[in-house]
This record gives sequence, structure tokens and C-alpha cells, in this order.
Amino acid sequence: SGRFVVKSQTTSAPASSESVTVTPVPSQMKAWVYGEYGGVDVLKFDSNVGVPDFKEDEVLVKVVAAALNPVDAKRRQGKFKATDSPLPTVPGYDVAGVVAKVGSQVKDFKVGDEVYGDINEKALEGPRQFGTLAEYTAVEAKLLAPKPKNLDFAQAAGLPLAIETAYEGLERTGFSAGKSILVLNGSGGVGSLVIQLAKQVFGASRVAATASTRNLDLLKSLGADLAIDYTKENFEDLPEKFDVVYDAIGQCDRAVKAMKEGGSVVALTGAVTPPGFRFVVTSNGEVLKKLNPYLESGKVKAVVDPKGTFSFAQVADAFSYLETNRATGKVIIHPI
Ligand SMILES: C/C=C1/OC(C)=C(O)C1=O
Repeated sequence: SGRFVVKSQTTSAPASSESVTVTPVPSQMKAWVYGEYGGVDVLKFDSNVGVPDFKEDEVLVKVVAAALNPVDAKRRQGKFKATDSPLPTVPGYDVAGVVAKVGSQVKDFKVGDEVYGDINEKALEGPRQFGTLAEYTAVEAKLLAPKPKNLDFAQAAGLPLAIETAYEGLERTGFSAGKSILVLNGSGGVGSLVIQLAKQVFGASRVAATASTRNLDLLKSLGADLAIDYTKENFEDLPEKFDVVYDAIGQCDRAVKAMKEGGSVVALTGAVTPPGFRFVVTSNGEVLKKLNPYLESGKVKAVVDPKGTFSFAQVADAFSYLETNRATGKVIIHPI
């Protein structure tokens, strides 16, 4: 087959354009790999990794950008080894890229489509051996959605796992219009989206969020009515209580003290104190399709860490930065 080049153009100002060579698909590719569990030092850059096979209901995506998530680091540390796929592993859940090949059962996508998604339907149960920190990745078509036209690949790559987690957590608490919410870690990858979805999609009456001093203005810019500086006060000591507390940091024992009688507390990680509950995100392209209008209208924005994107060669440095827990928004790898 001939050379297929896609010229991507965002519809927002400042417009950005990027040419992506989609085919011919090689048999070998560049990817980051680890053959043993451990620290960042087990990550190796390999120029001769086999391009993954894909099933009839899957697509092969030419990766343009990928995002790092805490689950990538925890998985590499072996915290989920009991349910992990075999080593060696190519890490990475989030992808934004261009469809390079489609399986025979795929109807919703064709070669050249610009897509984004989280490639692991169940984050901790058998995540794919060949992830997104690679030139190509295979994924079920049902986990993908068209990339929002106004976002470049780097911005889009940072959304799937975080926005699906934010949305699913709000749904699971029964959050709805007119309710109040407190978001713990409002400047994080998930928290920065919980603030926006609560306000713009669910119709929150009031949104409060915690962050450090340097991120209080960001909370307000995302729509928070109350920005709480956790270096200066304890949110659970404030007189105001909330219908829902979304714990995106691991402070469930404190979160339940900020909940109104009859309210709900959802936690992403860490020990759970009743009535708080924990869940693990299920990836679903339909959630991304449902949220695309909010992204394309600009009502909901992707938050990329101010350090900017890390190059493909800098993946180990990017993980070191992510694991400081100091990132604001998402840590993105672009271009790949
Ligand atoms: C994205 C999934 C996760 O699930 C747990 C328990 C974490 O700590 C994650 O990051």
C-alpha cells in the first residue's frame, strides 16, 4: 500500500497543524518497554519492538501523543501484578493518534480518522501488554472516539482515562443539578476535570476544591466557587458541608467529615472510610463521544502541566516528574 499522510488541523485559535504518516505500517516500531517491575530505571527505549497484532473488532492506531497516569507507575512498580498481562510491558493507557488499520468488524472508524481513547477497558484487570508509549498501539474500536476538532493531539491524549474517571465517579455518586461538591486535589489530572464536569455537565450549584497555594487561581479558572489552600486550612474543619466529596488524592477518612448527612463520598485510591466507596474506571468510547461537544465548545478544557509536553525520548524523565505528585493537570508525551 502507498504512503498515507494525514494533515491534522485544529479548528481553534491558534490553529495548529501536524502531518502524520499513517501507512505503510512497518513490522517493527520504537517503544518504551520494561521487562521487570521496579522504579523508573527499568524503563528502556527499544527501537525494534514488534508492531502489535489486532483483532477483528480492533483498530491499529498510529500514536501521535500519549499521556501518563498514576496507574502506569503503580503497574510498573508491580502493585497490580496479580492481574497484569505478561511482561515485557509497553506502558501507557491514553492515546491520541490516527487510525492506520481496522479489523473486519469495525464500522465506526476508517484509515486516517483522528481518534483518542484509553486502551484498557478494565484498568487493572489484564491491561494490554502493548500500551501507548509506542509508535503503534492496538485497541478495541469501542474504546475510541473521534478526536475533538479543536484540540491538538497532545491536548486530546491527556483526556481519556482522567475524564472517564471524573465522569464515572460523578455518576456513581448520583451527582445531579443543584447539588454541591468538594473536590480533593482539584489541580490533579482527574480533579481538574471533576470541577469542570460538575459545573458544566452536571449543573452543580456550588463547587469547592483543594489545591496548594500556587494552584488556587487554576481552580477558580476551572469554575470552582471556593478554592481551599490545603497548606493553610483543613477542609474538614470548615463549617460548610457538601452533598458529594470526590476524593482524587486518598484522604477518604477526612473526606467523610466534609459530607452532608445523606451525602456521598467517592475515592479513587487509598483506604476507604464508610460511607465512602472506591471504584476503578471502565474505559468507554461512548463517554468520550458524549463529552466531545463540551470539549469542542470550550466549556471543558484539557489541562496540560505547565512544563509542557515531554518528547518521546524523555519518557523516563516524564515518569520521574509524574511520580513527584507535583504535576498540575496532565503529563503528556508528544510527538511520538
Ligand atoms: C486508573 C486506576 C487506578 O486504580 C487504582 C486503585 C489506582 O491507584 C489507579 O490509578
